[in-house]
Amino acid sequence: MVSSQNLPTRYLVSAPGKVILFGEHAVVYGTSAIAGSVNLRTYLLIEKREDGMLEAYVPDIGLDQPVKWNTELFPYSKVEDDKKEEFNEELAESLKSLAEIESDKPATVRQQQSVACLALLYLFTLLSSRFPETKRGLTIRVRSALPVGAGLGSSASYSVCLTTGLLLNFEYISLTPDSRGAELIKKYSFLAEKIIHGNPSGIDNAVATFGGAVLYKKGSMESLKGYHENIAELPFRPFRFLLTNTKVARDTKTQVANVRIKFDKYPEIIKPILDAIQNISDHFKTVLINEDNNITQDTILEDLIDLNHHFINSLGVGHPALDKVREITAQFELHSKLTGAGGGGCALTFIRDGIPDVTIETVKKSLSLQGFECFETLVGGHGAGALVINDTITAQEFMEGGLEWYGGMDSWHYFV
Ligand SMILES: Nc1ncnc2c1ncn2[C@@H]1O[C@H](COP(=O)(O)OP(=O)(O)OP(=O)(O)O)[C@@H](O)[C@H]1O
Ligand SMILES: C[C@@](O)(CCO)CC(=O)[O-]
Ligand SMILES: [Mg+2]
Repeated sequence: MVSSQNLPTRYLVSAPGKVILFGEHAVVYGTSAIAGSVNLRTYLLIEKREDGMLEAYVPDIGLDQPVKWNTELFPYSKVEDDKKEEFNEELAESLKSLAEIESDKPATVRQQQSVACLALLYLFTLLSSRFPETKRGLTIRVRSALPVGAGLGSSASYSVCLTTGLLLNFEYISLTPDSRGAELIKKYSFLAEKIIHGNPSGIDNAVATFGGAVLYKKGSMESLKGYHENIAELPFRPFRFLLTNTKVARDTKTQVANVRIKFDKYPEIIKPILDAIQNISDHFKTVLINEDNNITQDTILEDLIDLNHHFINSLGVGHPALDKVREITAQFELHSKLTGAGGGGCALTFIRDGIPDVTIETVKKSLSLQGFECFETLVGGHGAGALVINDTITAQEFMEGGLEWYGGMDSWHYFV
């Protein structure tokens, strides 16, 4: 038996998904949005290998078999050491053919898989370029509890896991308490989000890295705190939300691009809508800080949810399935809005204080009769975390072990 001391370090990494309360899409144009982490996470196991190959297991996007690359083939000469934190279009372009997945799956599925592989290859080449060939071999395994492409930041959660795992493996960061780690994870995971989204605002990967609840504006982020291990850290109290996955597939890149077309065509009409959405985020923050009556806060939150939903619908990112969620929840005097990129995906329903559990159960039943999937969520938990795992868990156990189990392990190091 090999002693764990002789084994290279293996890291288990994890990052949450996110929910946007207010300001999706508008945030791409520089306005503020409010978002928080959700208690559904992605997990990544990263281990070194000696044959110089990079192997990835990513079953949650329908890749039944692992994908494997010879790391000698990557274009390290395209990496510019002093510009690593900027997006390198040429590097991404030159990795595209290597990332291409060929299978008999539909083209849209292969596209999603290829883009996930491209994000991995991009970060890998960028972060391993200064290491000798013999040190580059790696196996990564990814499992996620997040629905993919449903507005809950699965891409950001995946990007943050990849980034954290690679930064740890190539020793850019360590599991010691310092704020540099989180900043680096946020910066590099943004590059992976650029590959997946095209033009991300950065809100999703910021939340997946930092956790909690935030007021985010391109280039700046203000913590509204959150609560960890159920201990409330005001002002962001533990609001309850119901998330409904309409299961209508869409991808964020297309939704963001469609809003851009509208904006370019009718700037004088769209701009005031974006300004109004900015005011919603600002108003929420003011109420959160200044209004200590929970009932008043809840009523205003409901108004803002309705307003935000209608504004965002007018940008063309609604869907009849999302309207259905609003219609059903309204029968119980609950307020819902689309969350994330829209066009399908998830709706967010606010459960104000005092709503009886039996009502929530009835709402859930009505929604599931439509073929939707509902789950309650806590908003504002931990961001990216990691731990050294050595021989305490086998790769097979990781792939099959049940996702809650990872969440239950102690000694996680969080970067914030
Ligand atoms: N578990 C995962 N493993 C590998 N790749 C993933 C995983 N989850 C998401 N991805 C990548 O992210 C893509 C989905 O990203 P997309 O931004 O369209 O949706 P989302 O992040 O779930 O929603 P939103 O951005 O609106 O919050 C997938 O097609 C895939 O490329
Ligand atoms: C639609 C959008 O605002 C949120 C996606 O979760 C896009 C972005 O901010 O990158
Ligand atoms: Mg995304």
